[in-house]
Amino acid sequence: MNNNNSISASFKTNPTINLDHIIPLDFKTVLKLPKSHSWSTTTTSTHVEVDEGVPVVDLADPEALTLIRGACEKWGMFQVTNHGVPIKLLKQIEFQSKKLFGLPTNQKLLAVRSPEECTGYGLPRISTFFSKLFWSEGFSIMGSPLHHARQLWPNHHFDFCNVMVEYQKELMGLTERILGLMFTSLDLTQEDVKCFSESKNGSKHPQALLQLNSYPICPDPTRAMGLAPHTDSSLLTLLYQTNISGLQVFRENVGWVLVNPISGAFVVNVGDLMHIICNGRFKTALHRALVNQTHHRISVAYFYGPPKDVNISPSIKLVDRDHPILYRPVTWKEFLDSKATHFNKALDFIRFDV
Ligand SMILES: C=C1C[C@]23C[C@H]1CC[C@H]2[C@@]12CCC[C@@](C)(C(=O)O1)[C@H]2[C@@H]3C(=O)O
Ligand SMILES: O=C(O)CCC(=O)C(=O)O
Ligand SMILES: [Fe+2]
Repeated sequence: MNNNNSISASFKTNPTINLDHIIPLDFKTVLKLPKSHSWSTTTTSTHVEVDEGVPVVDLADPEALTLIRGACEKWGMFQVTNHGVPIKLLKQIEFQSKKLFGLPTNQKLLAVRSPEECTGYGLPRISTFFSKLFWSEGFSIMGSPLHHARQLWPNHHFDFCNVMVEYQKELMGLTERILGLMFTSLDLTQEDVKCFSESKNGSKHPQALLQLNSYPICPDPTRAMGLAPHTDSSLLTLLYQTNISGLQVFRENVGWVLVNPISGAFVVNVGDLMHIICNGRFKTALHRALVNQTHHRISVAYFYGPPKDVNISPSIKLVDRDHPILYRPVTWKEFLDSKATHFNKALDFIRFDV
């Protein structure tokens, strides 16, 4: 399903050549961290303690707009509570994810992602940029996961599929609501933000990817990397990180800051495309995930992006003498292609010299 979209098109253009960067380790069978997964301790060195962490925004708070704007300018990240997504659905997605990652490795490999496809079981795509491998495994979904789910459970995939579809529906609604708040906080209207007003007719649908992440218990967390530092290539990402910590966000002149798990909350990441639309006003959050020795950690990331062929560019309302235009227009497909080549430097390649 859904082959005609920016995300799958970008995987077709940029297939993963080396299968070592798709097929995860059989984590359960290793007692010692292998050399292939052993990072230098300077790259995995732990977080700093800070007085004030990532802001938490109660969506029912009358001050929500101001808090969101402040958080996006300072951190490129905040957490939301009172968001209306039923706790039951969060518990269900956690349960289904654990069920999937708890399968024996040879069975999970029945649903492995093909080199030129974006969905299925395997290592996250950014793995190709690193010589050391991640201590994690993922499962990527767009819309219905039926094709891969029936390979895992020929007769018992219904609950899994229903939860995944229901979750994406809920998260699309919440993401659009939060995007609206973020734009309003900058005095931008629907008309000011083209990618929004064009999105509801015909083929002009927003596109999204659901990523289930699993970080198995690790024999030596001080040398392991769950997911290396990156910014998300989305407009916005909503992350449910369950109750086990591991997510960290980077602050200039401060260092890596732990994002405290809050029961039932979502972490909202400003993605690269949002940073472009805001002409740099909102930061794109540089973040990573570390692992631990006692708990298997699950997280669920929902990456939301614009419809196919929509050009993303800085809103002219945010361009003036003091704020020269920073980026040239790009479609999501062009940007994902650029990320597949230039990774964390992709924004520099569309930036005007100022
Ligand atoms: C819609 C997206 C978002 C992508 C690219 C494209 C499809 C695959 C996504 C992820 C999912 C896992 C983390 C990440 C960092 C990765 O390696 O693959 C994400 C990446 C990005 O945010 O760049
Ligand atoms: O597991 C986490 O907390 C982070 C996941 C993440 O950054 C991603 O999937 O892009
Ligand atoms: Fe991320």
